[in-house]
Amino acid sequence: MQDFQSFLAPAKINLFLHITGQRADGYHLLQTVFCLLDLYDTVKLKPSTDGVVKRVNDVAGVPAEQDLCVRAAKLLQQHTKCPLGVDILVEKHIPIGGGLGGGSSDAATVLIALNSLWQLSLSRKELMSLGLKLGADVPFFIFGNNAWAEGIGEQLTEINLHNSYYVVLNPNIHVSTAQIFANKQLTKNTNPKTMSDFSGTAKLTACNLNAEFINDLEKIVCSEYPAVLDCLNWLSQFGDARMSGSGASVFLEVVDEKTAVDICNQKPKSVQGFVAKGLNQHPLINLTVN
Ligand SMILES: C[C@@](CO)(OP(=O)(O)O)[C@H](O)COP(=O)(O)OP(=O)(O)OC[C@H]1O[C@@H](n2ccc(N)nc2=O)[C@H](O)[C@@H]1O
Ligand SMILES: Nc1ncnc2c1ncn2[C@@H]1O[C@H](COP(=O)(O)OP(=O)(O)O)[C@@H](O)[C@H]1O
Repeated sequence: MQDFQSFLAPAKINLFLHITGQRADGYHLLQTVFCLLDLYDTVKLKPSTDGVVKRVNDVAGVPAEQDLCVRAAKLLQQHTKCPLGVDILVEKHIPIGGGLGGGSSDAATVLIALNSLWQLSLSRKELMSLGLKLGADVPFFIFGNNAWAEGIGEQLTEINLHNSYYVVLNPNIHVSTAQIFANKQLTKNTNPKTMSDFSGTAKLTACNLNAEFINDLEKIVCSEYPAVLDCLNWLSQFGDARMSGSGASVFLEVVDEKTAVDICNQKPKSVQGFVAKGLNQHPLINLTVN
């Protein structure tokens, strides 16, 4: 049998996040723009003939049976009745629980890569609907392009973004998405907008953000996690800083790498920080077909 093959799983940020309602099953309706970043986890896969899905390394804070990589491989195996197994090795670089979609992206990468390695020939659409069973963010990472998203994040339209740089800070804490969505103070009635409302400003400037499109979860996360507020306040001295997803990461968009590095070099020592560039496309986009 062949050796391990490596596949990239990129991070994302949410350029804004509006909560516009709630479904009968409790899931929240939202509008967001997902932007892929050149910060990656690496997922290494080695197909096996014994039918066993096995993670072969330890990932701090993520037991193997709860790992979205393992759950994605098992789901694909059940769905297709594939008799093959796989050894999985995950190298984490995306902060866990950071609102950067690391777990969802790992799962998407496993679905895309195993579809190819196990020669299953599922379409991108089929992989996206399987992915949705694992998490609301997973279909986006299979979609392949930056996207305007609606529904619970699964209704996706390609959006063109400037190739900006981002300073991303994470106060080394893990925010639970479920806990933030369950907060009674959360407003769920932001008026729905259109993609062209959002893109209007971006077309006129070199910036991807729009002042009227904010993150509705930001206030709640900042009140429950003062460390996120501190990060946001620190980064705001340089411009329009935002929180990504349900936190804990915050980001600032800048036009060039030097400015981003200069700001990042000044960050408080207690927080994790990095500079990332926005990607146009997912690195595995050519492994899936419509
Ligand atoms: C908020 C967002 C924005 O991109 O991202 P993150 O900050 O988590 O990365 C996503 O919508 C998160 O997607 P994902 O992380 O896949 O969430 P899931 O595992 O599906 O959901 C975790 C829990 O959050 C709540 N949830 C999630 C999504 C949604 N639209 N409404 C919800 O109410 C549900 O209670 C659910 O059980
Ligand atoms: N491969 C994985 N990488 C990161 N987190 C994972 C993974 N598998 C399962 N999880 C779980 O998913 C949750 C959310 O993690 P993550 O996707 O990193 O954050 P977020 O949803 O905030 O973007 C964590 O509680 C973590 O335990």
